[in-house]
Amino acid sequence: MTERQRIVEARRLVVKIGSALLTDDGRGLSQSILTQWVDQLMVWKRAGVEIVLVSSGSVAEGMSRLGWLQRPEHVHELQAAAAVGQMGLVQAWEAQFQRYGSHTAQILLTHDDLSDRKRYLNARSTLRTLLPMGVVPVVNENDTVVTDEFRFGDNDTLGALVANLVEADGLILLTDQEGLYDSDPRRNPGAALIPEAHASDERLDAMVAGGGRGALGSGGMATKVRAARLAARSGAFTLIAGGRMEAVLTRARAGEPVGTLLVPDQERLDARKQWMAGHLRTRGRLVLDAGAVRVLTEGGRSLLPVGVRRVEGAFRRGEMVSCVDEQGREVARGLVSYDAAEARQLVGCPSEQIAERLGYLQEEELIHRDNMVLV
Ligand SMILES: Nc1ncnc2c1ncn2[C@@H]1O[C@H](COP(=O)(O)OP(=O)(O)O)[C@@H](O)[C@H]1O
Ligand SMILES: N[C@@H](CCC(=O)OP(=O)(O)O)C(=O)O
Repeated sequence: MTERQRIVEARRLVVKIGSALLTDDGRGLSQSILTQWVDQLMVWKRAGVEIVLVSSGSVAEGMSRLGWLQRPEHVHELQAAAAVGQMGLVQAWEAQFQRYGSHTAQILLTHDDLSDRKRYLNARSTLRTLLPMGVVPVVNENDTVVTDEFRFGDNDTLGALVANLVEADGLILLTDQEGLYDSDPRRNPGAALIPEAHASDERLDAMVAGGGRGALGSGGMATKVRAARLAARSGAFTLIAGGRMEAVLTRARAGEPVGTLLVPDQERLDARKQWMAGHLRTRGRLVLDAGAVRVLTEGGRSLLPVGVRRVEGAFRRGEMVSCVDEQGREVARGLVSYDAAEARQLVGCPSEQIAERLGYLQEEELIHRDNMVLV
């Protein structure tokens, strides 16, 4: 099977459309452009493909509706613009899908929603209930309630986490360039398009490093490559393609080599481990000695207190912490069995002495391997 066949055969897709595309470079929602996408998406839908849309553009559309020419700097103004613009987005999508008698559903998510296990499971079951009903969920970040510190910030990441959530076959990122180039084409007119790569290929990092982004977009290509790696954790491919290219979705579905296809090449993680890997926020760090790093990365074993040299941060039992080597490189993350104060007491402690040191024994492992994911 050629890699492009993945797109032809996909049964469930997450399609993310960037701000510049949706709002006609900030001039406002372009009904004619939306019409073209919905026409193409409906062909897929009628062929039995389930679709989740991740629609950016609430800030850009809100600015256009409010007559603001400059993107505001203050968070509360951005939030206000997003709240105004989101009305436009949902109206426009619903009206477009209504032409075909299909419904849409608004899903606004925050990072906190996906890092809290219960809320994550609720979001997952809502989406999984909507899809077989033929409804098209339209997802965006819930800008009203997010703080700067804990936001996805870019919808590429949100798209990837949604692809994990619904176990999509693929993530399609539609943007203002025709795909990923070997350097930023805005700055380097001689840049060449990469037709296909493994999502994990480290050479991609250099191609997007220092690259810019559009005036309306938030992530540039770096967040798209990162999103492809996140999506790969649930086995999903990522296609980065030009939303201005005529019939781009139809052509991709026909197996034509449009855009950049980033294929997963790692083992698919089970759903719970994907949830862990998708956490953008950790509560603390455990600094490991070289032996502990080796047994974790090579042996897939649990983390015992004896291999921990230092504990940083304030966390409670059950929260997500990052495991780093002595140079500060993250090797794993996982749900910790002890809170930070207890973990500090256990630094370097052999498992058989835990009860003696703490006065009780909760678990022998500081992080059990079932609660850990390598990064
Ligand atoms: N290697 C690269 N290949 C293609 N585009 C790149 C690259 N590096 C940076 N970019 C920039 O990323 C921009 C797209 O990102 P962004 O503006 O965030 O779009 P979106 O709103 O679609 O998410 C392009 O317009 C381009 O200038
Ligand atoms: N929630 C914001 C997301 C902005 C965003 O990620 O934009 P983009 O980089 O164009 O996908 C909005 O809708 O404006």
